[in-house]
Amino acid sequence: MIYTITLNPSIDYVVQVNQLHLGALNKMENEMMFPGGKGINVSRMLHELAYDTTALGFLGGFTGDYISTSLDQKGIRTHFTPVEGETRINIKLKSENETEINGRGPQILPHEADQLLYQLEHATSRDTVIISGSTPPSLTSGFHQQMIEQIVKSGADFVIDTTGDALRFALPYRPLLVKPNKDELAELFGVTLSSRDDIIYYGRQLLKLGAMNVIVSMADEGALLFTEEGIFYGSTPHGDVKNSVGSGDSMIAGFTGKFKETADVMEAFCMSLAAGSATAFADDLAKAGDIYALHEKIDITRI
Ligand SMILES: Nc1ncnc2c1ncn2[C@@H]1O[C@H](COP(=O)(O)OP(=O)(O)OP(=O)(O)O)[C@@H](O)[C@H]1O
Ligand SMILES: O=P(O)(O)OC[C@@]1(O)O[C@H](CO)[C@@H](O)[C@@H]1O
Repeated sequence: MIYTITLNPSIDYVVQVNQLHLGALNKMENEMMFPGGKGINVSRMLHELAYDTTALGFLGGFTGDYISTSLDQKGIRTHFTPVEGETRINIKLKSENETEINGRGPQILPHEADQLLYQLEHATSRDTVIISGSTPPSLTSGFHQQMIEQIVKSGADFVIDTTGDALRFALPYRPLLVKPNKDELAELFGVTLSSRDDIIYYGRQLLKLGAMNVIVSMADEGALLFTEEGIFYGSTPHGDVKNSVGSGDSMIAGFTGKFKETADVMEAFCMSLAAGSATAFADDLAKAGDIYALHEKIDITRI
């Protein structure tokens, strides 16, 4: 089973405005609502690719009800921890460019946090746990450490897609995959990345610090994979970008699902690129057929 943990889920409210006028009345051309949050997107994509998944995390209020109902309707298994606070709504504003306004997320009470930790005691060595996204303000990076220690104790492997201290502290526990984008990599090391060589240098540091595989995603410029066997560049196909929200999550789902199926890291990288780009070219997360079609167009070269 591949579990995902979304500590801070969201309703993604995607709004399209032809031309945005700040300080004036704007009328929407179009609006859409999706159950969101990084781990939830990963579970949605795993399910689309026919991999077994269960979504875990904190949900509360009418917004939380919307998310759990829509995941149920899609046939996605969930085991959320109910919280008193209200799950956030994140605004994704499409205009001349993409603007995101993400909420902070609800207060998580200590007994609610303990309940999620308790669930992790049921993981086994056959499972993989994917921890994705931001942390609600009331939880510290110490909570990540507690989750990871519990996962490692159970023998399951884990993937982590978060930033800052929570990511830094996770590295010595040997995550199967970390996937910062270029900006997150720069922020993690407090540097400016001005060339491909800079990205390669800092990507390698993540391997040295403990990650088993590292993908540095670079939006339409493709991605770099760092493994103990070498460094590889994967291209991205060209297409009409509709909504890149969830591309990174689709990559993580593509990689983890394929890797658990085949134990082949190159196959997994190829599937991650296809899933990431197919999502960028779709309104919502991509459909399996579109991902398989793009899979044929991905080139991977050793650096
Ligand atoms: N404009 C694009 N054209 C083609 N592929 C894209 C584009 N944007 C993203 N992708 C695909 O999605 C992958 C992840 O994109 P990106 O590097 O933006 O990750 P991210 O910042 O984690 O994504 P997000 O936070 O938007 O989900 C890229 O490696 C690429 O395969
Ligand atoms: O605030 P976080 O957890 O970092 O990001 C949340 C979020 O922007 O990430 C997903 C896309 O990756 C969206 O579904 C969601 O709104």
